[in-house]
Amino acid sequence: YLVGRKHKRLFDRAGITGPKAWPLVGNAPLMINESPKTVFDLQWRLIQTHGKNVRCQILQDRGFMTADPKMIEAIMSSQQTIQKNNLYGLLVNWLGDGLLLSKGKKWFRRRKIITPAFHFKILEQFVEVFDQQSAIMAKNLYDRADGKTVINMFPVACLCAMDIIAETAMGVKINAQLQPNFPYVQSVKTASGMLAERFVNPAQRLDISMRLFFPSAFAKLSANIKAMQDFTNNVISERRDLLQKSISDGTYETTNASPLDDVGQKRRMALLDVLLQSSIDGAPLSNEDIREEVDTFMFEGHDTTTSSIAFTCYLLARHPEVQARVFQEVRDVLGDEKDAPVNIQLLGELKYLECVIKESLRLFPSVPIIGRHIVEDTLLDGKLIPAKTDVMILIYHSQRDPDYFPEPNKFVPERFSPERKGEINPFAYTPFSAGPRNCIGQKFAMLEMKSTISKMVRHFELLPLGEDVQLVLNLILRSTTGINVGLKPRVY
Ligand code: HEM
Repeated sequence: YLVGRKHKRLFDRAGITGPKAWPLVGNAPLMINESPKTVFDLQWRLIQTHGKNVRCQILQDRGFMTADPKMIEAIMSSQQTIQKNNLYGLLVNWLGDGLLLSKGKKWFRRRKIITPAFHFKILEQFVEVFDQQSAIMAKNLYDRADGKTVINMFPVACLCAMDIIAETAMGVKINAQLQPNFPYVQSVKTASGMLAERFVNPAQRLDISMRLFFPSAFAKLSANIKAMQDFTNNVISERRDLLQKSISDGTYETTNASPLDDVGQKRRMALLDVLLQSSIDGAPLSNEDIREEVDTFMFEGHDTTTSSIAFTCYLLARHPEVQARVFQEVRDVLGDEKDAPVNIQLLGELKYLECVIKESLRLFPSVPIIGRHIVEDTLLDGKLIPAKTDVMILIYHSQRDPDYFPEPNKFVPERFSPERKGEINPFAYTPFSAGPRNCIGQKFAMLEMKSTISKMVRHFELLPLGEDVQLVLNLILRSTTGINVGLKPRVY
């Protein structure tokens, strides 16, 4: 009660208002007729009525939502507000205390040692994986590329993204695109789907309620999480043994070198190899420490890029003039041979494609909402925010705010052209978050997206077939109607 009074007093003073809260349940009744499909509209209505900061309370969780770039800047830039809120709790069973979920000193130390894993030199060698896996994606699509068949790009991009992240994070090929029934692939798909469901279903949100009311679903989820963790643990043990062997037989090379593998080719460093060679205060990371991080990469690094690749293909299909310009750039930079390999420098030259991907992430941010928990009284954008406040940062809404983006619902890649640099407020546009807790994989993601999308455009003309998207807020942004295109092989 006292916490509630303090919140009310400080929020009133800060001018942050919201819909009427009921005793005990707060604003929960507001959600009764809502669903993950309508929640974006509800948030728009609340913003229109109460402004860009909206007070809200679900049961005893008190806080506010913000789509205000000034507030977003204050939260994302501060070291004091980097703790995640309890919505992320449902990922703990899988990801443990990995980078996405950890807090305080642990997060800080982990972030410091994981950052070099995303160094240019490491990313450079991943481009080959991006290229090879997107070639498989394109090849698999030919039998449906008749100009008439509707293709939902989400599952297609998902298998490709899974292949990419498994090979780069763990150094193993799981062949998701060639054998989608491989048990590990099935477990990742099942667990990601079930976690997305838990996110939108309050009755499944807490372990205890899911165990009680959905015992078989809980058992299924737990079994799939265990299967994924066993797989990751085995890979880690094998790679650690290899590392130890190379140290004892004198063939050990450091992170930046590329030792030769059994067949005399340069062996690619996986993200986990970098972690195996890292230490905190002289002590190496344990297998469990590494497992948490590798599983975090597997989770954060496949659904997000899947969503973005699929939405970008969808937008290109529906904007032929933009697609023509992308195709021209791709031909100019990569040439006319569809399967000629790409590299990091060539991808860097695809400037217009980069604008297209950025604009696609503005309209369809893979992570539409992120959460923080404010632990102690904190001054943010001149407002004293009380301790124990949950914040939801409405990335989707701030990126469609007409005050910051004229004609906000229009797909205009030129907004991001180098000539217009400086026109976009960096805290109105945060698809990768910003500040100390931003996405560590954003350069990785951009290279992956450029590889896969350029490959699609080199092989196919994308056509506006199938139903339009119907957005739904899941763990990531998805569409209930699919993310549809048609394809026609390119002749040139
Ligand atoms: C289009 C692709 C991607 C998007 C839009 C995206 C977006 C984001 C966002 C918004 C966050 C902040 C989450 C939060 O504060 O709760 C985040 C964090 C993170 N992302 Fe990404 N991400 C993408 C791809 C990737 C990839 C490919 C990887 C790894 C290979 C990755 C690894 C991570 C990790 C480890 C964090 C946690 C960082 C920390 O808390 O220090 N992401 N990402």
